[in-house]
Amino acid sequence: MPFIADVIVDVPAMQTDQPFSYAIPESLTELIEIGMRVEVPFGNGNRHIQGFIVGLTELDIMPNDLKPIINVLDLHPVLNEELLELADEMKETTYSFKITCLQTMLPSVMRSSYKKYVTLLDNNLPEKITDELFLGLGEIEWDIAKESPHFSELLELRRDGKVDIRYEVTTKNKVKTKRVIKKALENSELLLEKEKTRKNATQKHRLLDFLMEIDESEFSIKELLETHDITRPTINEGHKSGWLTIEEREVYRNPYAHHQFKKDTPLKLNEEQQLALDKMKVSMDQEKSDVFLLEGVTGSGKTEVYLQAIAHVLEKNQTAIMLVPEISLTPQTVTRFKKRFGDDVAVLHSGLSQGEKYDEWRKIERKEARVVVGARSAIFAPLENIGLIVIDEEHEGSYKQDETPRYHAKDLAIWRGKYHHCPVLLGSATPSLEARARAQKKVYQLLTLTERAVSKAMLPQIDIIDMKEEMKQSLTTTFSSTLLEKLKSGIAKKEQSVLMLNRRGYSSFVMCRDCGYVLPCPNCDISLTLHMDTKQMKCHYCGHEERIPYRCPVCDGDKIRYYGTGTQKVEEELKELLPEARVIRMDVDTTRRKGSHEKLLAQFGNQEADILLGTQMIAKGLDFPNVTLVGVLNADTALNLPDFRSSEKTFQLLTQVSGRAGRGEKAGEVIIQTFNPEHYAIELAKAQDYEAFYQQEMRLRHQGNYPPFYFTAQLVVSHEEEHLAAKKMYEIVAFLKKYLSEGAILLGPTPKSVARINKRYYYQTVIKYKNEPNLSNGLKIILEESQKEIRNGLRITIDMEPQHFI
Ligand SMILES: Nc1ncnc2c1ncn2[C@@H]1O[C@H](COP(=O)(O)OP(=O)(O)OP(=O)(O)O)[C@@H](O)[C@H]1O
Ligand SMILES: [Zn+2]
Ligand SMILES: [Zn+2]
Repeated sequence: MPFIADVIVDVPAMQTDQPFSYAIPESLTELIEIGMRVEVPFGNGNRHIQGFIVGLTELDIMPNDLKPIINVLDLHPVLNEELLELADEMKETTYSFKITCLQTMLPSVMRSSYKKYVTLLDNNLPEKITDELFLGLGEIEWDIAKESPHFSELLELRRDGKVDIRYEVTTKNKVKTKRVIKKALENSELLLEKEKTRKNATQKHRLLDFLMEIDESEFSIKELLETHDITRPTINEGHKSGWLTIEEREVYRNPYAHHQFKKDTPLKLNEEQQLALDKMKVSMDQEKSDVFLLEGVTGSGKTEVYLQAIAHVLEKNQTAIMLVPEISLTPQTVTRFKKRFGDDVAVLHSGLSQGEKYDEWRKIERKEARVVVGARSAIFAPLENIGLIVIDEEHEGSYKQDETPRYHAKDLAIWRGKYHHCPVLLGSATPSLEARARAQKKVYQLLTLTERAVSKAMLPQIDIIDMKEEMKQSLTTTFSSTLLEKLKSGIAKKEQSVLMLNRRGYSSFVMCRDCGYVLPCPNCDISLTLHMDTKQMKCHYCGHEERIPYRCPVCDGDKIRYYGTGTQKVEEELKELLPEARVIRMDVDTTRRKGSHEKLLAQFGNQEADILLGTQMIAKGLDFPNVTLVGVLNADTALNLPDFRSSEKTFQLLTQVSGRAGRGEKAGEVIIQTFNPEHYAIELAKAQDYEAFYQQEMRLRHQGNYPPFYFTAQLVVSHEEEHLAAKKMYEIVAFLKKYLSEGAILLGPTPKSVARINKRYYYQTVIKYKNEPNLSNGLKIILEESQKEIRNGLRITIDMEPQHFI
């Protein structure tokens, strides 16, 4: 009986955001399963696109108006039933298209790409077309046609139906293979062959000897060529003569191949750690989908608790996901998991090449790895029988994707936890207010670690330096005299220091000292940032680049100067002030090359430097026992940003980075330089009192009607014409005011803080609400209504619980 398939096609638009039915040709009936990708015709003409099968129905007779599926792109489903359901959940909660959600769940190499061709439909076309352009062929590549001088004629011919465009779906997921040989004859037979072979054919003799030496196992050709002085033609001849077989074998690109991981054993937990683990075990064993919040001071051994909780689910033959923020997915972190669980660990992060990522993904899919360690998107790991999901540094904003689909990995983790009846463990030294408040209300279970795990390690002593005072006495505004002193004595004692330059809300720009002119981006309302390494001015929003000016474009003066401090500049200053210091600089510029991040950290770990100077990327996850001093050069650049989370973010960052000091036997010290020494976020970071910060911040959030007391949603409209963007936003607000309850608070419309980006104007509105059962419907109406204006260049985005307000 015939089958039809429901397919979600790769056309992210509202009209196509539903399954389309396709006939399954008989030749494919046996192959097709739900969750596979297929190639299907779409629209008129020869357009072929990729789609996902989300349903199969058996019919008595095949309706004859259905187009057939052209091709199957997978041998096995790439999305299982659970992940298909999760895509529905994501679509509903993030207001995005189903196809976008489905594609987000797969490694990027598996996303579709298309090749476009132009096909001749009419053979009686002028010769210059058939010969010069088509070279006598029936079809040419679109990219070639586009470059041709006859391109505009081609477009006319298309309008007349004389040529057509054909799309072909290609997938980039390449399986890497190696060729292996195996001997095909017994040793006695090989010996006979050897006797038959001419004496001076040394290569052949060598090959036969080799074959007689090896057993029945496979041997990689590459290795044979490299290590045995046997040439490729010889191997091919041996193959022809029937001495050996050659086969293709799949290999994984293993980014950790050159690492040796010495297996380590679980540490004996201290009382608090044990208590936390025991509570989790109850929930794991009873298959409860509880959410735990592990609030543990820096260095308290949260990671050891994660490791032992994961070990527990592995014992029960289950699997686990461990999420870590991208920037703390350092080799140090990965190593801790590899050491404990060996090859059972797959790692997914952006530092891997696309091919490596794909291979790690396939390892998971084939159940060859039961523990997945990765950044945000690892929440989509195709694991089955999940027993635990851990989210380390739960408060990190990077768990929320800031492009569509704007999902939060924590929400999806909790969804998957419910699906698998397993707990979710959120860990942090500085939980987000949302999570901590839920623990307060007993929605989450709170587990606490109040002391550092290493026996003698105490939380470090923190001192605040008022830079306003410092400026009055000192020449440099980068280093206070106290900080310099401490750096010096650290070097003398052969101890190490970490220096952080806070880049949030901060940039280096050029300004004319005569007229105050700041070089702006021509496309955006923002100043260009100076990049010393490439000697370019760059826009961080649209990517526009230009040369550093030497004269002011306005007053023609030559007093153009750089403002702000980049890590490079700090490094130079440091070298002048402390010539004896060996400094490692870690920022986007020095870590761009693959593996360089790892190398720099290894050097620091090997005591090859006294000072590690870096941006936020050094604040997290590092565990170097010889670090006794941490300096924060500018604690407060983020404090004045118009974002209600700026205090929270500052407190978290200061706590995290302070936590790098004194993790070993030696006591640690922290120096925080700030222009706002009396700000509560700074004072409480000094006191290392998260609970007090939580109470204080909760009061302010309550007064301001902010999360966690209110939910938030942000709507952003953009258009090349400023008045059209503004007009649309005002219409939306007027609609929402009528549609939502009295309790909902609407902020705006306002232009975004960078009102123009890449020649488009942005207007936003923030909705704050407590209980709005109608909101979801209202937002859908807005999206549907806006459809009509998309053709005129309007864009609209909805961001539920946005992480940034600027
Ligand atoms: N039970 C234990 N006994 C001895 N040492 C321990 C124990 N648990 C953890 N440690 C050690 O304490 C140090 C800090 O632990 P860990 O890195 O797990 O803390 P953390 O809470 O994850 O830290 P952070 O949040 O600051 O990154 C590590 O060197 C770890 O090996
Ligand atoms: Zn000027
Ligand atoms: Zn720009």
